Amino acid sequence: MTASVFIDGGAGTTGLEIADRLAGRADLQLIRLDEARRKDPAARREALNDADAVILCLPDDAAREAVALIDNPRTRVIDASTAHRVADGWTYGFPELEADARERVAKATRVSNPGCYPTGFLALVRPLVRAGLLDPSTPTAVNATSGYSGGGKSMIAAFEDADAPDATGTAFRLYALSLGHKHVAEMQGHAGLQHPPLFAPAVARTYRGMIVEVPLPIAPPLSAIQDTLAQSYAGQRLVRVADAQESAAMSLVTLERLAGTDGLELFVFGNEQRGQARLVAVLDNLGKGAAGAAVQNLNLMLGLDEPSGLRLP
Ligand SMILES: NC(=O)C1=CN([C@@H]2O[C@H](COP(=O)(O)OP(=O)(O)OC[C@H]3O[C@@H](n4cnc5c(N)ncnc54)[C@H](OP(=O)(O)O)[C@@H]3O)[C@@H](O)[C@H]2O)C=CC1
Ligand SMILES: CC(=O)N[C@@H](CCC(=O)OP(=O)(O)O)C(=O)O
Repeated sequence: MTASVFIDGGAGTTGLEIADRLAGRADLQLIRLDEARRKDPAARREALNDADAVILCLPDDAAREAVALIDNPRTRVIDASTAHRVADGWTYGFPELEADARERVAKATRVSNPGCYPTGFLALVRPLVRAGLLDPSTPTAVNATSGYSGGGKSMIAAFEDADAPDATGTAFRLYALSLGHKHVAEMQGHAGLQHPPLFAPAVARTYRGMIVEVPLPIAPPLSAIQDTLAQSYAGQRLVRVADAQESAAMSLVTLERLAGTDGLELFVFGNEQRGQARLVAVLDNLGKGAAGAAVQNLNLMLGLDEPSGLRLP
């Protein structure tokens, strides 16, 4: 039996990435709206209610509107926006994060896809909080850099089109300087921290790719961090924890390392004598940070082979 899937916002950056991953799958049938109707509320209402599963690749307000347009109990929803990531009644769609997460996603009717930066941060920090290696009261900081596709069509235009209204020639820039970034609540909430992390994101002149770093000026023993992360993700196909030897042999981490894949790699760097660590996550903002995660969640919700259509690293 084939399941029908509608991508609302399918002409956007994330929507197109998802459609690429679903193309050619015999177990799914894609419902499409043509260019003239893709923003028409009546056409969207019909498609949203006809589909077995919908993936929302929309700005937050349009995602909330799409959910309100669904008036049947059957259609299941994956929301790639920030709108429902800490909302009651929604299941957080990060199958590797908690022992029961995969099963909860599989049963859920409303799944929020994690943010790209929170995917890296939570993968590093949540297991340490759960294991008691980081006290929930620990102040945390996150330094992160994204490829410019992270800002969707408008940021892609700003970096690629000299005539775009906010065109830029920069190689690298910091943003979210007033510390009000939309991902902070999600990072704090799903990590189980008492204080909001200080989030310092940046964007670089490369299309896709992401590094998320959590520096720990006073760190638990590196071997305990390493073992906890390795145990947390043992057997996962998309998440890989580099072993201590591999990390010790590395002198660089590049932004493009996992670009074009749906994988997530975690590294524990540091200096045991100083008692300091740099925890680093590498992913593709459009892969495990968005479209890859959405397809993984879709497969789980429909009871299909979990990595089907995914770009394994
Ligand atoms: N880019 C990334 O790396 C990531 C993005 N996300 C999230 O995914 C969502 C989509 O982001 P992204 O793909 O980057 O953004 P884009 O701007 O590239 O795409 C958004 C799409 O939504 C369409 N749209 C806007 N309003 C409506 C509406 N009312 N009805 C139907 N379609 C509408 C836009 O139309 P039009 O083409 O006419 O502008 C556009 O095609 C966002 O919530 C974002 O936060 C999540 C993780 C990572
Ligand atoms: C480079 C860049 O601007 N990135 C975006 C985050 C990507 C995004 O909007 O995605 P989420 O759905 O994960 O929130 C930002 O910081 O707002």
